[in-house]
Amino acid sequence: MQADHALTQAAAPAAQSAPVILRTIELTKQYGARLAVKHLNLEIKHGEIVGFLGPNGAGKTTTIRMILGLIAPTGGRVEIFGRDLASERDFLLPHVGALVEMPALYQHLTGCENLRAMGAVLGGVSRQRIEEVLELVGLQARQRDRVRTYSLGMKQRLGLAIALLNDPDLLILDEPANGLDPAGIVEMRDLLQRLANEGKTVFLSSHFLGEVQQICSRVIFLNAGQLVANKTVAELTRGQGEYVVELEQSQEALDLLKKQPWGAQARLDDDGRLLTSAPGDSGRELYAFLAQAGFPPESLAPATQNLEEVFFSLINNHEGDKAQ
Ligand SMILES: Nc1ncnc2c1ncn2[C@@H]1O[C@H](COP(=O)(O)OP(=O)(O)OP(=O)(O)O)[C@@H](O)[C@H]1O
Repeated sequence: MQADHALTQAAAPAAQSAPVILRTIELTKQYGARLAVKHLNLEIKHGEIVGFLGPNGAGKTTTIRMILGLIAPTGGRVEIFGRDLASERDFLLPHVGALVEMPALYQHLTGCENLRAMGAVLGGVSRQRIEEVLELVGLQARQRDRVRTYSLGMKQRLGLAIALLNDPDLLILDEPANGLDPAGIVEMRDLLQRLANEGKTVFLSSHFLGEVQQICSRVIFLNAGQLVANKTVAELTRGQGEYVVELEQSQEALDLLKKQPWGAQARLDDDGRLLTSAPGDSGRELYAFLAQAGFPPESLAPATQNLEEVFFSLINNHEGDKAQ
C-alpha cells in the first residue's frame, strides 16, 4: 500500500516517481463571505523541501491549519501518505511534525524537561530519542538551562525538537524563521537541510525569499487563496531565455546587437553588463557572433532572476489577471 511504503521508505531525493506524501484536493476555506483558500490542489512528494509563499493574507496559514487538522475545510480534502485526513486523523497525525506560531514552552523548565513533558503527552518517548533530537537541533549543550534563558532562535529550535520527537515523516512548518536573526536563519536552514537529507519531507511557509531560494527544491505561490505558481526554484529563477554578457566595449556591442532581429530588446543592466537574447536561442551562437564582430565576451551565461523578482512579478500579473 502506498501509505505504508511512504512511511518506511529510506531517504531518497525527490523524483518524479517518488510517492506523494501530502495532497490537497480542491481544498477550500470560507470565513463568512471571505474565501480564504479556493479549490487548492497541491502535491508534495517524498524527500522534497517545498516552500509555500504568498503575500500577507494569501491563505498560507489557513491552508497549513487545514493540513494539520486544526481547522476543518469548508470544501475539498487533505490526503497524507495517500490516506484521508478527515477519516484517519488519529493514525496520520503522529507521523506529522508541526511548528506553527511560537511553540508553547514551559519557561521555568529546562529544554530537556520540556522535551520530556511533551514526550509524556505523546505517550512516552525514550531518553535516547530526546538526546537524538537535542543533537539534531544543536541544543545538547544548553539542554539543562531553563527555557526562559533561551534566545528566540533556541526556542524555535526547541519547538522543532518537539515536532521531531515522534520521528515524523512529514514536517509542516509555518514561518520557521520568523523572529530569527541572520545567524538563527542560517542555523534553521542548515537544520532543515539535514532533516531533508535524512529523508524527511518538509513543507514550509516563509517570507524569507532568499532562504527559500537556497533551501527549497520547489516553490508554491499562493495569492488571494489561489495557486499562482508551482515550480522548481530553477524553473522560477531561470530568465526569459536571455543571456548576461560581460565584455569591455559593452556600449558598442549593444549598438550592434540592437540592429539584429533577435537583439532588439538588448540593454545594459545597472552593472553595465549586457542583457540580450541570442541568435537561435543559443549562447554558443551569441558568443561566436560577438567574437566575430570584435567583441569577445569575458563571460556569457544564461540570465537568472532572484525569487524576490519572481514573487513580485507573479503577484502583479495575478492582480492584473483579476482586474481584467
Ligand atoms: N479565523 C478567521 N476568521 C476570519 N477570517 C480569517 C480567519 N483567519 C484568517 N482569516 C482571513 O483569511 C485570509 C487568509 O489568512 P491567512 O492567515 O491564512 O493568510 P497568510 O497567507 O497566512 O498571511 P500571513 O502571511 O500574513 O500570515 C485573510 O484574509 C484573513 O484575514
